[in-house]
Amino acid sequence: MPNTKALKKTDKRPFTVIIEGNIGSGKTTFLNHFKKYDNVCVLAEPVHMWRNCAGHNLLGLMYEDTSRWGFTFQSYVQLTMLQQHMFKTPHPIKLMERSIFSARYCFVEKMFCDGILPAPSASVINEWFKWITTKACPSVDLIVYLRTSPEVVYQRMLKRNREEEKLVSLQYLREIHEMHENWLYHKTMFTCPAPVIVLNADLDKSVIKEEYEKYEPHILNKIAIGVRT
Ligand SMILES: Nc1ncnc2c1ncn2[C@@H]1O[C@H](COP(=O)(O)OP(=O)(O)OP(=O)(O)O)[C@@H](O)[C@H]1O
Ligand SMILES: Nc1nc(=O)c2ncn([C@H]3C[C@H](O)[C@@H](CO)O3)c2[nH]1
Repeated sequence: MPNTKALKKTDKRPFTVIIEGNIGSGKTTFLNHFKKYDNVCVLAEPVHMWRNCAGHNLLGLMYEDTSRWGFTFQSYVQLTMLQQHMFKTPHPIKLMERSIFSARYCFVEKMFCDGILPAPSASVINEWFKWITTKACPSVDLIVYLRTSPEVVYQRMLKRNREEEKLVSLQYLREIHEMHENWLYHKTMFTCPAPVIVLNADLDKSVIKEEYEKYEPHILNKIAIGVRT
């Protein structure tokens, strides 16, 4: 007879929160705020994997020539985000920087709409996405949308000065912003896999801690959505 007690323990999925937002919106900074809680598993975006896939910098290749490398990059993003979604943790709370959903609904969708990702390539990514999200991907419980202005994140991105992002324009950030707005704020495109909390992430570092703390009870699963503390 299997030890059902152990099975029950491992079967319990953590309360899973995905942190979404434009480039430079402060997702990493937000996640760092929650590292002080020892019952929280924090998963940063696997950028290091995208920069070194068997020695290839897929992130750099994608920005240099999106038509040539867009499909390759998005395929790997989808795999690495699936790995993050399936990552098992004993902690009751799991915070993830971005998700398989924003990869598909914001970035892949934009590449396809811009005619950069050909329809056959977009279809293959989408077939994987549909199978993964119905058969393999554990569900998420809450989305935190770090809502920013493109002009604000553009300055932050320049200041952070990531090599591969030297080719990223303010116009691109405006378009990626609109993809996030349509998905998470206006909710006119695609479905949201969980309730959305919107934070004003334009606030400067010196004061944004209060904005984080306003929603800590929701993010730490101490209070249900729709209840303001
Ligand atoms: N509220 C803020 N006020 C001012 N600067 C900020 C704020 N939040 C983050 N920054 C700065 O902006 C840059 C980007 O922040 P961060 O890396 O947290 O964003 P991100 O959303 O994780 O970015 P990416 O999606 O590109 O990984 C960093 O240099 C960070 O110090
Ligand atoms: N094209 C594309 N598709 C994605 O799914 C995706 N996810 C993140 N990024 C880019 C944004 C930052 O430069 C950098 C770190 O977030 O990686 C992506 N770019």
